[in-house]
Amino acid sequence: MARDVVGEIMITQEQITKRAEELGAQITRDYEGEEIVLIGILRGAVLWMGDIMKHVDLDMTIDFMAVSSYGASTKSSGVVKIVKDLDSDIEGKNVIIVEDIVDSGTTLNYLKHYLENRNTKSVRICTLLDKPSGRRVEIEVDYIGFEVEDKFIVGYGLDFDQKYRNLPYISFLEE
Ligand SMILES: O=P(O)(O)OC[C@H]1O[C@H](OP(=O)(O)OP(=O)(O)O)[C@H](O)[C@@H]1O
Ligand code: HPA
Repeated sequence: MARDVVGEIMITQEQITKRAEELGAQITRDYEGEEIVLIGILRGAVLWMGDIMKHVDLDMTIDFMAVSSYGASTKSSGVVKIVKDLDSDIEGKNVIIVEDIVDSGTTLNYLKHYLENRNTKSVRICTLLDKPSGRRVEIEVDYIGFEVEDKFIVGYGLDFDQKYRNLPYISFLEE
């Protein structure tokens, strides 16, 4: 089997840090006087969640879900599996889902409905990356770090077959 080859750096750690500051400040303004729950989606959002939460100056709590639909492939299986559900009760709460990437939109579409069905006050989405060229399901994304082109992205939490999550920048797999 050919070795995976990681391309050049597309987005640096410094750019991500700066963008997290901007979006954290925007979230702080948008929810002034309200409480929020940030829900990080494991495993991909682990670094981005840490960046965003540092810059939200509100009464807030955090929780995590783990979902999976890609396995060892660069194509979504189309079936979203909940691997770990929430530990806390989110009824009546303002929820922000924190994700690493919106690609086909399947995962976020599923998760947004899933969380709205728990009688939340509001559900919004904050993603590090948006890949509009991959979209198969329409989904409104409220806070976007960066838009990326039609490549399979790795690094800063994003994996291929569970590898490359530790790269401290955003890159892509060469075809
Ligand atoms: O818009 P979509 O096409 O649904 O793709 C986005 C989802 O795919 C990845 O998750 P994955 O299933 O690979 O799990 P992971 O977070 O553990 O890497 C990513 O973290 C998003 O959750
Ligand atoms: O481009 C991607 N890279 C890693 N994981 C992903 N999950 C959906 N799209 C991607």
